[in-house]
Amino acid sequence: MASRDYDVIIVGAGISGLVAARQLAEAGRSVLVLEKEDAVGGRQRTRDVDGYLIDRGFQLLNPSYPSVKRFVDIAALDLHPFGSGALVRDKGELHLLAHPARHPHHVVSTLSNDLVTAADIKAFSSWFGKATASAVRGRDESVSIGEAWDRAGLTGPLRTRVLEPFLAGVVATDDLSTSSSYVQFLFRMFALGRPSLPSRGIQALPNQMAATARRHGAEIRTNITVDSCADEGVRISGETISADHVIVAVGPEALAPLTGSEAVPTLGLTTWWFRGDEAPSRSRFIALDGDRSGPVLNTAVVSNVAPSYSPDGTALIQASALLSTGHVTDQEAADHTASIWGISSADLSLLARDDIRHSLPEQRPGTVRATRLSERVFAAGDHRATPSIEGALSAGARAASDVLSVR
Ligand SMILES: Cc1cc2nc3c(=O)[nH]c(=O)nc-3n(C[C@H](O)[C@H](O)[C@H](O)COP(=O)(O)OP(=O)(O)OC[C@H]3O[C@@H](n4cnc5c(N)ncnc54)[C@H](O)[C@@H]3O)c2cc1C
Repeated sequence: MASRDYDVIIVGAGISGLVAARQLAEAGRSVLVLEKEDAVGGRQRTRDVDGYLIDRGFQLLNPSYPSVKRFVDIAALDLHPFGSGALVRDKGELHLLAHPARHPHHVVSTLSNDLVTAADIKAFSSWFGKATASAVRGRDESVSIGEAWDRAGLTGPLRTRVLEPFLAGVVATDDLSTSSSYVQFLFRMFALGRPSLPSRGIQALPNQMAATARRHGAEIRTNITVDSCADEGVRISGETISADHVIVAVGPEALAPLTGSEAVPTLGLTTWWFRGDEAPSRSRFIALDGDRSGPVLNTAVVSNVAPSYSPDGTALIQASALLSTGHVTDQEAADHTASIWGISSADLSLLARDDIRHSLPEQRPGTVRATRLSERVFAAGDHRATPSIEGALSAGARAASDVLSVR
């Protein structure tokens, strides 16, 4: 093979590309990472707005994800965990449904409301047990979560007023089309670990991964847009940088234009960040609207969980909605957020709003997307695994090991 500029070029410095860079550099390969934005992170960016830490969309890191345990220095992120469970507004009142083992003092309140029925608990356990058994056998049962819950007889308020609004915020769709196996994996992770925020914002994760990759010898260049990728390398403004292998670790919407591969359908989310002089609640739990009386799916007083997100002890309150809801005005979002917390929207002032059209790739049952695109071009990114931090990291690590195993 003729001498090339690099052993491996990685396009995209989100966490998927960064974990691949680290693995390959650690194995002694010369690695160049090219990123079109002005900093690493991709979908995981954090900015300062009036001293508040504003993540680009509401994103939580679950420290129990296997790839997080493997590739991330979790202690260095100084994680602040949310409560395990949720507050649910139901017929005008807020009820707390908490994980009984983690929050034993909330067991009575968790069981003494109309949201948790014996029939629903039995049906939920039946679905979860079956799904766990099939996952252990390594099978994707290839049904949607809607169908799986129907089959299990999970039809009551636990599903319609708690699980459905909760899940919609996690998978960015409320049509229940997501793979049951993937949802089971998510719930297993929620049972094992507590979704958390790093004290310096979600971008602390890619920042840490970039520092680790650089320490192992990877070169990372920002503000460079790659125009196309092929077996001989990447093209940028008419020039080719050559490499033995290319890993395309771009987001789901960017892969097809760069490589000519099949387009990946994506789902969008909107997040609003409000400031309040006082917190509407001292709770560290996420709040859902079981009544589904407006566009907001979930809201949390983020500064109760991670006080470092606020500069001065005032409250930072997040609210998220599906982009597919159609255009939601800031006032509608504020009104609905305030009604979930039982306060006036006059107490909320808008700091920031992010409409993120390509938040997550769709994850329908049986989804398998190719990871080797041609002889020397491999794909990484969450869309090659699952729409999550776990998926992005595992896809990046897999692309690196695929490259290392090529003779
Ligand atoms: C609103 C929102 C909420 C989320 N919530 C959670 C959550 O709670 N928990 C969870 O686990 N996950 C969550 N996620 C998902 C998680 O953020 C992603 O799965 C993960 O960040 C994807 O990483 P990636 O490296 O695969 O892709 P990306 O982060 O998209 O990185 C791709 C990179 O490629 C770059 N790029 C694209 N085209 C080019 C080009 N031509 N040249 C050079 N560079 C290019 C991009 O600029 C980008 O930096 C959420 C995502 C969003 C948006």
